[in-house]
Amino acid sequence: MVNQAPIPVVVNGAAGKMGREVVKAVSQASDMTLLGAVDRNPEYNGKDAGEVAGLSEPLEVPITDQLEPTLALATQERQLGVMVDFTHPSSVYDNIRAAIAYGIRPVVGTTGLSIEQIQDLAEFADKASTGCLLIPNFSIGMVLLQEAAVRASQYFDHVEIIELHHNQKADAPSGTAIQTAQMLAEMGKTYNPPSVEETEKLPGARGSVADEGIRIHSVRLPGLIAHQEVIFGAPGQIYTLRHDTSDRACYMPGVLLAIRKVTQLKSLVYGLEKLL
Ligand SMILES: NC(=O)C1=CN([C@@H]2O[C@H](COP(=O)(O)OP(=O)(O)OC[C@H]3O[C@@H](n4cnc5c(N)ncnc54)[C@H](OP(=O)(O)O)[C@@H]3O)[C@@H](O)[C@H]2O)C=CC1
Ligand SMILES: O=C(O)C1=N[C@H](C(=O)O)C[C@H](O)C1
Repeated sequence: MVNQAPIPVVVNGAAGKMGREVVKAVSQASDMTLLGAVDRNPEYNGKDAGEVAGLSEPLEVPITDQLEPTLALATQERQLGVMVDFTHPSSVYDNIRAAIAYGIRPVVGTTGLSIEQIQDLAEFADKASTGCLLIPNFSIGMVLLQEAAVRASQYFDHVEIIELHHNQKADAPSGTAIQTAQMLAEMGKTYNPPSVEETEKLPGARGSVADEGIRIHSVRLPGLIAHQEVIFGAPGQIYTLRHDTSDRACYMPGVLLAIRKVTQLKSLVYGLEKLL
């Protein structure tokens, strides 16, 4: 049997809340090797990625703020590499383009990409025949919630989404809420037909209106991690679906699955549910 070389992985945003978890998970996966760790935060420049992630032993991978040289390094490996990105909505588009240009497959958790940017990235990945995964939520619980919501939408015409996150989150609504609304909108109906003429006494009181009349409300508070409710209403009944995260480790099985799967793809795929 031929020994498969471990998948070389570059973690971008390695010093962040998610990046640290990914550094731990990748370094503990026997079929992966942490090849590079990138983060723009100057506080961590030159520090060992493993120590920053809280591992007891150093990984001998210093954090650098130079993405492109790190991607170039990954191209020199026996097996082509993967870049996992948990950075910021303002930089994720350029990071993905850079990775694809180097032939490195992006696995992206960073949210905040516009529909136009996603379409453009899909074309770019297609032309380069490079796998690219955009995953708004890596937790299995959220995939199950979304499945249940799609099923419920066959029977309910009224639905609102509430997403609740820690107050360090840069984008609103969350990528997960946007994806959930898209899935419900794809069911081919318009939700929330008005029953009275409404006046918002304070702008935004009724939340934002996503596709097909679905409303999304965003809550930001210290003490929260990531939570989402999808609430369906009909005369005489309320059906509530809720997902809560209490530890970012919940995303890691999904991240590792995505790293393995992206090496077999030649185009862009959006959503963890497509990998299961
Ligand atoms: N798909 C999913 O399942 C999940 C997605 N997310 C998403 O992941 C993203 C990151 O979240 P989180 O880890 O909580 O955020 P953090 O702010 O904790 O971490 C982001 C890290 O990336 C760094 N960074 C920002 N921009 C760049 C850049 N251009 N190049 C290199 N490093 C950069 C930040 O540095 P600095 O501190 O200097 O800004 C920080 O160290 C968010 O978009 C969030 O919504 C989060 C959880 C789950
Ligand atoms: O910023 C976060 O924390 C999260 N972001 C993702 C999103 O915007 O949906 C996924 C999860 O909700 C955590």
